[in-house]
Amino acid sequence: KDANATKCLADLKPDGAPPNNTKVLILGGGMAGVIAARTLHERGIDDFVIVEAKHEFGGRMAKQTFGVNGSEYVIEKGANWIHGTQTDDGPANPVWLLAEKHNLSMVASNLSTDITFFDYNGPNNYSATFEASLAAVESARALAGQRWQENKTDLDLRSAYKYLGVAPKTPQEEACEYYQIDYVYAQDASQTSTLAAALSYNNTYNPEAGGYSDVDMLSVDQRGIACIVQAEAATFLNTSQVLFNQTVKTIQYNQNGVTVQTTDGYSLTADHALVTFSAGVLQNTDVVFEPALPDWKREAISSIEMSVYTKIFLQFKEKFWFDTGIGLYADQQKGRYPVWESLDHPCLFPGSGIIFVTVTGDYANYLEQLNKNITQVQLEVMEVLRRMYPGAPDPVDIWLPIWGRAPLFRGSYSSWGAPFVPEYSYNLSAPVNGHLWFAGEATSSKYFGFMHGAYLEGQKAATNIATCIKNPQRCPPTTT
Ligand SMILES: Cc1cc2nc3c(=O)[nH]c(=O)nc-3n(C[C@H](O)[C@H](O)[C@H](O)COP(=O)(O)OP(=O)(O)OC[C@H]3O[C@@H](n4cnc5c(N)ncnc54)[C@H](O)[C@@H]3O)c2cc1C
Repeated sequence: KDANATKCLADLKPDGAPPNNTKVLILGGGMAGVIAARTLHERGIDDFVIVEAKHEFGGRMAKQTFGVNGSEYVIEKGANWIHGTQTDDGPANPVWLLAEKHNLSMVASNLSTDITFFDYNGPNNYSATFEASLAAVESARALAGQRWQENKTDLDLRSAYKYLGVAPKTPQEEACEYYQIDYVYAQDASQTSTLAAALSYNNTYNPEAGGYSDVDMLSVDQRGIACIVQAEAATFLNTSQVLFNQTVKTIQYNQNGVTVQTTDGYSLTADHALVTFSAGVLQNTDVVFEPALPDWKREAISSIEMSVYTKIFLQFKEKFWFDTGIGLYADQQKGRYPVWESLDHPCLFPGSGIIFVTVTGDYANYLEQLNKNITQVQLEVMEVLRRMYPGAPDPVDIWLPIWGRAPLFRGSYSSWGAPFVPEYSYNLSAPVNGHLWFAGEATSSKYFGFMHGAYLEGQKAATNIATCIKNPQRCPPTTT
């Protein structure tokens, strides 16, 4: 393996003024942006610049050092699992291949069976209810597939469950449904498209339907999972191709090209720009397009959901909890600190005393409002943990990230609601005016929400841009 590729390139600093008048500006240096750059390079186009607001590559692949002095660990505040590897000679998840290439430390985790069950009275083994909830999702997916073939409208998962007679009624059933739906799509069943649940299952997890595999690999690499894009960037980029710490505020486009203004006053021109900002950023006013994007594009951007998924990390002097990877907690209020994951596990960070709990959707939004008041968050979280373990001590450290209100993300990842028709997905990725291109996890109709969705979309957009640069007759129309 390339020796250069085993180190992380976290601090690629620009040397001098940014080059101007490039062929391509790649806006955003997450998975989609870096893979787009590599794809251009592979096609012989090196006249590009990546413009990134942060000081390093990775975007929503982002690490955090957590823990008290002397017991610190690198944890992942964003993406942590590589969902799907490879089955026999079938297609391989490209992110898994990238992780292998850069020697990422990963552990296979079993998210479906390695669970201890709790409710508000303490331990309570409702694994049979859990099995039933797995069957309910299967039925809903089958229903979606059947309705799709019959040209019927999509249903949200709540309606599908009611229709199938499997809607949850008890707190335990609700916790199981949460684990199958909210914990994956970061939104409630009533907000989630049944068709999308079927699509992501068929294309991502089910090898028989062309997916990768049902194996989930958890990164435990102390360089952070973003290392795989940083190390990949180090294999082909030079410093003049990167502009870190520059936040794009305006994107002007016309039939000749694109001009991008940053908050530091840089004005960069190019023949093409590839926008890889999250759907949440595009839904807000942080970046202004001049002229405004056409109606079909704005409708698609506005129609996708940008959900919030928040992990709250706690460190204790020592572990006192379950030995499985996951503890599922059923509260009387659905979504209240339901999924607990132990990092103090023989395969992960033994002796770390770290556990984290995930909240999503409205609950995550509520917590973001509380963030300034970490004492209140701790009180709430510990109230639940003490229902699971009466007498549990206070943590020595607690931390949670902000995603929904973070100006560079405006949410954790995208998801489809029932009104989101697949044509919107096509419109999300479609270029505007022949010079403005779009890629990122949200533009993927198969793998939206995932790192591999971002990877494949970055690759696809850059392939199309390279084709256009080399064969202008194959460029998209210069109309909006
Ligand atoms: C909490 C959480 C958990 C997740 N868990 C998983 C998981 O386990 N597995 C999985 O596969 N996926 C997971 N994901 C999703 C995964 O992280 C994303 O799908 C993927 O990383 C998106 O890559 P991207 O390139 O499309 O976007 P981004 O990573 O958002 O990249 C866009 C880049 O643009 C930059 N940017 C934004 N605005 C501007 C601006 N105005 N000017 C300049 N730069 C700007 C950002 O800083 C960012 O670097 C998770 C995400 C989160 C937040």
